[in-house]
Amino acid sequence: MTPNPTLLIQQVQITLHGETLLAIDRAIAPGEVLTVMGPSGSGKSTLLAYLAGFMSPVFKAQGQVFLANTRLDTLPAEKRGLGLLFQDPLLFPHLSVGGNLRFGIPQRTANKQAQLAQALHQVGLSGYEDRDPATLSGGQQARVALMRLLLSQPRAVLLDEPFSKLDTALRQEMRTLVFNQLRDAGLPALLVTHDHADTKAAGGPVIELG
Ligand SMILES: Nc1ncnc2c1ncn2[C@@H]1O[C@H](COP(=O)(O)OP(=O)(O)OP(=O)(O)O)[C@@H](O)[C@H]1O
Repeated sequence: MTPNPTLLIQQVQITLHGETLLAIDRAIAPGEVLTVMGPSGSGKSTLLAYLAGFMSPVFKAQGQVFLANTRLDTLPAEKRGLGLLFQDPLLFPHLSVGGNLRFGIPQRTANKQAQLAQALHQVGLSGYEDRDPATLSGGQQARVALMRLLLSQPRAVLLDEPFSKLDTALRQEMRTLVFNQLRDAGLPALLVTHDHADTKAAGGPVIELG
């Protein structure tokens, strides 16, 4: 198996109307979560959009991003191999839980059904395969979104305030689940958040923008 790559953000500088919005030069090791904090408007969402490949053309970027030997910043979004987790689970409403999970599994994968069953079991949702996502609680939907992300076999993960819409009790449970899963999968991850409890749970280095 190919070893997991480091996500290398090399001397990246993003400007808006000729002014520097942010500058970042960091390596994120496999299994590490780099947390990015900063006030509103400091460029957190822009940084995620830049890494994911859908930054608005009003911004200009310099620098390079690598995953192992692959240069990412020149690839189209769908070829970057990144997994994204947002505030909302963004499950497909017209697909069952199983359909949502199957959507994440690459074509080439053998034993898709076994992987799906294992994913559901891992997050305590065995028996939920045929359920309509709208009939699940917010926490259950968040767990399906996490497993869909992991089943898609990303090479690195971007997290945009993924716990902010969950209620307090559930939030801590999801933090533990998400960060344990990312660590076990050995994926480099970048987390954008306003919440210091997220940062603490992520357990990795922190940078402040702005
Ligand atoms: N499409 C756009 N066109 C012009 N300016 C934009 C655009 N999108 C964002 N901006 C500006 O770029 C700056 C950075 O915005 P960004 O959304 O990245 O900040 P943020 O740190 O994610 O903020 P928040 O915490 O409020 O989500 C802000 O000044 C914002 O007004």
